[in-house]
Amino acid sequence: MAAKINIIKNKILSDNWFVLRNYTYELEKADGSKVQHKREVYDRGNGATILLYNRAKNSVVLIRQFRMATYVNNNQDGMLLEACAGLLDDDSPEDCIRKEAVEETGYVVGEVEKLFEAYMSPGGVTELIHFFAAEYDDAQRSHTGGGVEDEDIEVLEIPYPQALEMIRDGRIKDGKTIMLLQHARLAGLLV
Ligand SMILES: Nc1nc2c(ncn2[C@@H]2O[C@H](COP(=O)(O)OP(=O)(O)O[C@H]3O[C@H](CO)[C@@H](O)[C@H](O)[C@@H]3O)[C@@H](O)[C@H]2O)c(=O)[nH]1
Ligand SMILES: [Mg+2]
Repeated sequence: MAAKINIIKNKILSDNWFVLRNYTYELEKADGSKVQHKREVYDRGNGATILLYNRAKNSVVLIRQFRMATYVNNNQDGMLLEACAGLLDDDSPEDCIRKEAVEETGYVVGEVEKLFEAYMSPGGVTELIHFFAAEYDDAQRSHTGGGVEDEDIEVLEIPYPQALEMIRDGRIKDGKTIMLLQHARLAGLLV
């Protein structure tokens, strides 16, 4: 069913790199009455992420990079351990994640499996992330990765049980990465 909404105002607050808007809208509630909201909405585009896993080694490939938004919110050195991910730009989600995998990790992935899609911060961010998984092996590594332009990405191969431990002890604190690592257990990809 379509939302019963009337957008009254759509004001751009910032459009420097991504776009931050303030929407004023009237919404019809379940009981038929109307309510007016003002909500700030940050549009950073959509993204894709991938779990690179190896069944024989029972391991995953993750990346570590500086994330300013975490640095200003209690992450002391600003470094975050994450699954490979990127913004879609003009690519399809699958094309995007293949490109990001090789740019960020150096692995040229074969078949990729689409897992699910998720809004990651629906209270204020438009972003929908497309989740994938693919097997990697040493022979698929074309270079050491590291990202493009001013990116400075460290690539790590981590035993799966250790990655799960890192969620528990707080060394992994990224939502998409936790979702992918838990999926690997639920789907029996890794043990
Ligand atoms: N100049 C400038 N550059 C920016 C800005 N924000 C991002 N960039 C640059 O834009 C590029 C984005 O790199 P990607 O690999 O495509 O995206 P990502 O930052 O890894 O984002 C992925 O992970 C995010 C965190 O989970 C996701 O939010 C996102 O959808 C995507 O999947 C990086 O080179 C980054 O430095 C900005 O405000 N200014
Ligand atoms: Mg990235």
